[in-house]
Formats: sequence, C-alpha cells, structure tokens
Amino acid sequence: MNNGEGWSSGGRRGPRGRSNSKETWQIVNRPKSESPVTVDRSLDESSGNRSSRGSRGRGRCRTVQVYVEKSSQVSNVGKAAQEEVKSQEDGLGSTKQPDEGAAFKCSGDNSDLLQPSASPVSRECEGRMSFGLANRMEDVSLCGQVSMSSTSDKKVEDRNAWNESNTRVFDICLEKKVFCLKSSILELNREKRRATKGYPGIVIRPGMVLLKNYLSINDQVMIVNKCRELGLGEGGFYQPGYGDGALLHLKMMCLGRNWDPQTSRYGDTRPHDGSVPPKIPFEFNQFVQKAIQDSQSLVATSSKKTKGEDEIPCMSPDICIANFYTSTGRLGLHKDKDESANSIQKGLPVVSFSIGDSAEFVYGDQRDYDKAEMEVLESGDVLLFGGKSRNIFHGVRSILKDTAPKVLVQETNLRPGRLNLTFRQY
Ligand SMILES: O=C(O)CCC(=O)C(=O)O
Ligand SMILES: [Fe+2]
Repeated sequence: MNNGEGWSSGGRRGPRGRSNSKETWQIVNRPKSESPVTVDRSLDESSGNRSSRGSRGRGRCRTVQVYVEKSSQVSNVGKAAQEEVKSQEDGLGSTKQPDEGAAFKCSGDNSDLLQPSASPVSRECEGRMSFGLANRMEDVSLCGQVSMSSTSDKKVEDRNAWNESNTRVFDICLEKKVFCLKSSILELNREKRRATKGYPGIVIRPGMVLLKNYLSINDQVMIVNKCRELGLGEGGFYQPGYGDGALLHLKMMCLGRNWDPQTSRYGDTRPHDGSVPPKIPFEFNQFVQKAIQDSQSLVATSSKKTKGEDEIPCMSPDICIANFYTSTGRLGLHKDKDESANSIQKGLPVVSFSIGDSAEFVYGDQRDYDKAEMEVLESGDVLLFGGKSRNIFHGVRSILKDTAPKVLVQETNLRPGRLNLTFRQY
C-alpha cells in the first residue's frame, strides 16, 4: 500500500507540543567541506572508546539557518533534580538481555553475508560468534541453545528453544527503582542549557538533514512511554533473528506493518507469532510531518536554488520500525530498500528519531566502513535521509554508554541503551 499524498499540516501543534509557539531563526556554523569524515578504525569494533569527533567538527563552517524555539521542555528538570534516580547499570544487572554484541541487519544487498560457518558449533545462551564476514563489525550471534550440530531432531528442539527465548516480551524500561542516585545539578543544568538553545538544523548532504535536539524532553518521555506500552502488548518488542539462528543485536517492534528479517519483506502480520503490528500513534506521525516540513525549509533556505521538496519529498509514514539497542547493540551497514519501488524511486525520506543513549551512526555511498562518515546521534535528534540520499548505506557502530539525558531516564526509567524509531512509507 502506498498512501502517497502528503498530509495536511494545518492546525497541528509544534514539535515541542505547544501551539502558538514562537519561532525564530538563528545562524549556526556547519562544516564547509563535504569531504568524508573517515571513521577512525582504531576505535572500531571492540575498543568501546568514544570518538572524539563528537557530532562532527563544528569548527569548519558554512552558514545554515536553524530553527529555534525557546523551549519549555525542561519544565521537568527542576522536579527531576529533586528526585533520585536509580543507577541504570546496576539495574540492568537483574534484567540483562542476551543481545550483547554486534547487530546485523540484512536487507537485500547484505543477505549474502549471513551464511554461518558450515562447521558444527554449539553455543550456550548469549554465545556469540563471528563468521569471518567481509566486515567484522557484522559478526552475528547464535541464539540461546542453538546448535548447528548433526541430528534433525536436535535441530527442531533447538529451533523451538530459539523461538521461545527470542519471542519473549522485552520491556524497554526497568521495572522499578531499586535505589536512587541523585543526578548532579551540573549535569541537569547542562541539559537545561542545551534544551533552551533550540535545535540547529544541519544539511549533511543533499537529501540528508539532521535536526539536532529536535524532540523536547517531554515529547521524548511521551514517545518512550508509548513505545513501552505498545512494546509490552501484541506485536511488541522481541529479539529478531534469521532462519539460521543469527540474531540482530537489538530488540525490534514494528508499527503499521511488520518487517520480517527472514524474508526482508513487509507484511500485515508477524510470521513467528501471527501478531498484528500496533498502529503508529497519531502524535508520532505529527512529529514526522513537522520534521519533514522543517527540513524542507532548511534545505530551501540554505541552498536558495532548490525547493525543499525537491531534495526531501513529502512522505506519509505507514511503517515505523522501533529498535532498542542495549549498551553493546550495533547495526551493520545496510540500505533500507524493502519499501515499494515507487517509494524508493521517489526518494521518500526515512525519518529517524533517536532517544536515550547517543549512537555513532555511520553512513556512506558504499558498504565500506573505511569510507563511511560518522555522526553522533543524541537523544532528541531527528535524522532524515531521502531524495539523493535515500539509498545510502547506514548503520550503528556503537552506543555511547550513559549519555541519555538524566531527566529522561528519571521520568521514564528507560533502560540503559537507545530507542530508535525509523518512519517510512511503503
Ligand atoms: O538506529 C538507527 O539509527 C538506524 C536504524 C536503521 O537503520 C533501521 O532500522 O533500518
Ligand atoms: Fe536502516
């Protein structure tokens, strides 16, 4: 199904959930050169170190316009400062999930890389192995008790165990506060300052726009709460995997339509349990529409030559894939290419929300980490890639621990890790 025509945007509230909000424009700097920021291989894979590049060097700059709204989004900060917050890492101990490792998502081009080693291997739950793939970032895990050993009975048993362990419901929030840790006032003030600065928009390359700090804390809280509620119900978060036992190292929930990693296709129900994906909440779509409009304005103003719509076409999402990455989650370089040919040809954008811990998002024109560029996506950031950038390879290199806004964690009890929502139109 292709809903095709754009939404009416009239009368919707602004991205920070308020009507009548005042909008002003501010100038920010942006790197002049479009030359790739090469991924620092020394930080790759196992080191877990953070890149010092941060959200791209902000020194070398060209001017772009940014949309600024004096935000009331930190209204919870004062309250939160008085609250005490649980140590998330400790809390995770009791609810640790088995997806500690590299993520591997296959779509089209990547499917050839999913073949496991032919040699017999048995793994314990949480076992992990690399199949010596073209790129080691994309090592995959074998799920709990999966055995690649001989007998077919054993294989059936293993498959059942696999299904059982990987279709278990996953809660993106921790159940209750065990003990509390006071957030530092400094930290809360830093968040407050960040929030009141408004959100700079950045044209990364044609068709690719990053709206920094776009979703207010209140909106992020709403999104987490809604995702948690949906994620615990029918069609909620689960550990996706492939027929051969390889797992994606993230939890996934599809809204609107199901995306099946085993076939790389969309469908109305989820094959492994027959569940129907929840609908995309109306408010989520409103944020998407507003983000598209703001990106189009940004592109039009910064290029002067093009109409914003030429670079970022309108899109009406009927699919949202929600991923939850724990601290060690990753996602290999892939293209989003399972939407309809029409959607892809028209360059209808993928719109991505980041919430929780920051992520090192890598992207490029080739499936090559050495040539990939990197952008740190922080909580509240919205990234769009459509038009000429619709077919970029992209993935998540690492999750940066303990970087989620404290207020968000206090308000939602979000688990350590990152929630990402990508909206698309089939
Ligand atoms: O987590 C992200 O930022 C990217 C997710 C993604 O590429 C996908 O779900 O296809
Ligand atoms: Fe993707």
